[in-house]
Amino acid sequence: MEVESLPVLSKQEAQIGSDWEVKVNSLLQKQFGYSSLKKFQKEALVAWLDHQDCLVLAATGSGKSLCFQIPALLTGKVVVVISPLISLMHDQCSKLSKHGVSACFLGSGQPDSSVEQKAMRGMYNIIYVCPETVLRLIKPLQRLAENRGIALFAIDEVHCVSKWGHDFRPDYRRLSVLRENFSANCLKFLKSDIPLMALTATATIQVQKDILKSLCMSKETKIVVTSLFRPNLRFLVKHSRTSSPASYQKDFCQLIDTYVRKGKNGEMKKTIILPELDDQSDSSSGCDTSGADRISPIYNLEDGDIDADNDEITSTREKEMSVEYLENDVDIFQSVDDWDVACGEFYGHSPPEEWDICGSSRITDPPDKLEERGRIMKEPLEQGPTIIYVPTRKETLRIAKYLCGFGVKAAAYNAALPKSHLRRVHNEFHENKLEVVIATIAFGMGIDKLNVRRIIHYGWPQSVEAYYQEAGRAGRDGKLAECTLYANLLKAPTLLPNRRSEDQTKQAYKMLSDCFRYGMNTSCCRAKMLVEYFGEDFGHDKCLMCDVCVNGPPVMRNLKEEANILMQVIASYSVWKNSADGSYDDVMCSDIRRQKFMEKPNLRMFVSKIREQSQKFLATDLLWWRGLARILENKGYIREGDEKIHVQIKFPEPTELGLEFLQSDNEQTFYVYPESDMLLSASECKSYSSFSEWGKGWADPETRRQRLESRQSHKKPRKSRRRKSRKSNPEPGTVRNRLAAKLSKKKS
Ligand SMILES: Nc1ncnc2c1ncn2[C@@H]1O[C@H](COP(=O)(O)OP(=O)(O)OP(=O)(O)O)[C@@H](O)[C@H]1O
Repeated sequence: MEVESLPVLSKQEAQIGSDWEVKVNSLLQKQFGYSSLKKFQKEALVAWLDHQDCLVLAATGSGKSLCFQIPALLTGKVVVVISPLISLMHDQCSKLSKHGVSACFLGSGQPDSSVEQKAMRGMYNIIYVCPETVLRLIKPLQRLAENRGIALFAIDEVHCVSKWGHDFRPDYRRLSVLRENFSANCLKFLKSDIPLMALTATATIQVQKDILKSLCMSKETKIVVTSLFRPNLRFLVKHSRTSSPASYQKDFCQLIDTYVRKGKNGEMKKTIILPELDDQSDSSSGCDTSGADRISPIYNLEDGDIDADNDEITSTREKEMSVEYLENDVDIFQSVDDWDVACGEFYGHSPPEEWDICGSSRITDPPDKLEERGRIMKEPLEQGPTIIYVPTRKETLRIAKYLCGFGVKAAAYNAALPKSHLRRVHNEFHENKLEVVIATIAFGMGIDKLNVRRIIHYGWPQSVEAYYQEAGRAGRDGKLAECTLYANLLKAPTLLPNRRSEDQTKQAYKMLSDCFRYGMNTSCCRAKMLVEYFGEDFGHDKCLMCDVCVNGPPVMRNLKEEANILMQVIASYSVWKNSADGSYDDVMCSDIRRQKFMEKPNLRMFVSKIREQSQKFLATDLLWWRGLARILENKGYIREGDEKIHVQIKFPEPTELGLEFLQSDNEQTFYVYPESDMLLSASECKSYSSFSEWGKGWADPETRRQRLESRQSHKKPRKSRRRKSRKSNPEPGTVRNRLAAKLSKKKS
């Protein structure tokens, strides 16, 4: 079919003059019902009008999509948007059609579909396409550029380009072909290169540089940065073992209350007596299953899976850690075809004559004035929907079953579930038929649902980037929303299995370590920590809403004596290591067992040494000293002595600064805020749920003494554990080694 004979939209070589803003505002009001552009949207459009490449870094839910949608409407040319997931492309197309804009999406399947052919003839204003497909369509796109014209290539969720980011997709990296193939040099009919617009909400400085370089964006690329601060999000961190029904009972009772006991108007709907669940028991054993008939049918779709899962729940912890479990039970990232549809088209319905100005579909620029934030803080947290993120697929099913057992309308979402089920969960969530979705990272990017009130991370996320991206699904309507991280603060998190190069492994550990530090923090405003992680100057001291701001940091303690003794032990080892005669016997090597560690003693050994040396510290535990080591590391007094990166410092070495500290006057104080593991170590016998409570306990020397004494008397005798030298040959029996063997077998 000839291009001319197609019902393509008229090619308006729009005369975009100085009155472009007037035109855009009228388009905005007519098509979208918005009163004006946001500042960053305007900046991005100005760059595009100047034929400049542009990198847009703006908060989740701030309205980045409009930056690339407007050029299509303003020029009548096509905008090609590269996007990582079918679900995300589908949602955007569906929304655009309501605004009178025609759009289609092309996944990686069905290369000869009619939608693709129509797209290449210019029948849609906007083409959403996955990276794999755009690479295949270079020639047809060049023809499209010549006929109808391409206004812009937008690369959405562009952090996927970077190996240093949290969601690396190798095909995104190949998108540099766009610059090569759509430049004025290559296509003689072009007056200037077709601009690239790259957009993300989560890119550190390192990732930003990598994006510019790997996409071959021009040297004059305009970087549009807005604050990543989301003033209506309240961030909290709570300690939980997160692995057992007993934790569910403790952690989810309030959530169950929200949906089941209190109706929309706050009246009690039914009284639920939470069953006493044994820590080791099967999660199904104690559930009130009387609500089973109210379980969303969507969940029952997975009957087979659930039964299979029940069997698995009873399996031992050891079995859970098998290689198969590790490889098959996590979603590293969602493949582009996350739904059971490969492509789709949406024709624009005419937008309503009058937009409902008070409608729920409008958000405003985030308030940065203190009074406005004060107003949000005082708002009650509305019922709204919740997303619970968990690390493993099994946990999505387990927690969904648990919540459904209490009558909550909950469903699981993970990449191993049938794609038809995923599409249904997605749709029902958007239609407010589901109250809670329990998901792996597969349910993340592009969930643009305005009224999500709670994001719960149940287990450590793999990075601060992933955490902030997922937390950003909350409160897109600007109203108060809560983002709670439940994590086991007693244990450093581990990397989920994935194939990584050596460099990527290092980077992955670094990101995990940063995330761990976020959880351990007790003194810095959480929102400040999060936005500063991305290189932004927060500009405020506090968000006034997170748990640290509300509860206040714990009481500062003078840990000069403790810091001194730890630094001394570390430094004496270092002196011995660097000395020629190797006489270190007064420090560490008093028996044969220890000699095994002489090559490189770790923090654990240093702590044992301190306990042996000093009666005063006999009752202290490694957890507490780990916290202190982290503080010393943050201050630059010690550094990791291993070539590998560890989530928590493992083989500490003193720095110059640390040695100076050791020489400092003993009278000098060393006041610090205890980190959460230190507080937790001091309150292990009592269950605390917030840092403020731990803080109170720790601050009082008498309470601390009592706790330590009681800890001593409750302490079970240590099981003698045989430790293997790090240098010893890999033993195939360990999970790590079996996994390594399996991965290397697959590679070869
Ligand atoms: N100028 C504007 N005025 C009012 N509302 C707007 C404006 N621009 C966008 N919005 C609204 O903001 C919401 C979020 O938009 P969008 O999905 O583009 O966010 P995003 O920045 O891409 O988020 P994410 O990074 O999380 O995907 C949408 O519901 C959109 O309608």
